Amino acid sequence: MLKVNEIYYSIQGESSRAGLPCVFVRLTYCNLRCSYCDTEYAFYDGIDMSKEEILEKVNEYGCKLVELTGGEPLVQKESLDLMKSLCDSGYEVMLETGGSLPIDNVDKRVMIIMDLKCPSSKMEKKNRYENIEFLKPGDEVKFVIGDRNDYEWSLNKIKEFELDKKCGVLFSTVFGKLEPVTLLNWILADKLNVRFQLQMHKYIWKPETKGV
Ligand SMILES: C[S@@+](CC[C@H](N)C(=O)[O-])C[C@H]1O[C@@H](n2cnc3c(N)ncnc32)[C@H](O)[C@@H]1O
Ligand SMILES: Nc1nc2[nH]cc(C(=O)O)c2c(=O)[nH]1
Ligand code: SF4
Ligand SMILES: [Mg+2]
Repeated sequence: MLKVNEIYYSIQGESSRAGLPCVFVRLTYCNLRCSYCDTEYAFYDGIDMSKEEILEKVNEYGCKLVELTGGEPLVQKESLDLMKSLCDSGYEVMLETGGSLPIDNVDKRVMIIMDLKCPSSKMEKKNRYENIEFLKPGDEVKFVIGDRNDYEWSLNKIKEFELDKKCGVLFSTVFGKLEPVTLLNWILADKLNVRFQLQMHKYIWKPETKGV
């Protein structure tokens, strides 16, 4: 059984797949407490569902792209088997993870989007840098940037781990904290080869809307 906070169909608002229709499976619980977290409602609330029930619900939407998110989806060990089954059923599976828990057992067919938590999240110490060696070329490492210090920290991590040679690199703002244009100007000034991204759904719906 897995504790599931919500399952819904919307557009992918983040990552290089932004704009594509996608089914979201949001699992309950998180081992982190990021200063800016927009999904605190998934820390405890949810209903128990079997893997089969989740697969059936996902199937109802008739959409081949599925994202596992949370909370932190890797807190529940059964998420590994769920991802495998989704891949076996022919879905293109994305995993959104905070980067504090091991990813080496995630099915290799899954596209992993892994945050490296910046200093202003207050969760920097939780980053599991051993994960980096398991990132594949199609995966993405993501920095959610709240201020100039976060930005410079992110540049250092890219250099230190040669992240841009290993996988995609995403730079996003902490919504409501750093102006998108400010981050964008820094990226352009430094001629960075990173993908700037915003949480598209927060500009389409009211930012606090759930289930989108
Ligand atoms: C809610 S988390 C769930 C998955 C996982 N716990 C993680 O942190 O990656 C999904 C994504 O939303 C980002 N996020 C959460 N709150 C945000 C905010 N206020 N502004 C921008 N991105 C935010 C996280 O950094 C993460 O990349
Ligand atoms: N539309 C939409 N796209 C998303 N991509 C990643 C999300 C997440 O919360 O992990 C998310 C989300 O909450 N909504
Ligand atoms: S790891 Fe993800 S879900 Fe957990 S507190 Fe941070 S942003 Fe929120
Ligand atoms: Mg979200």
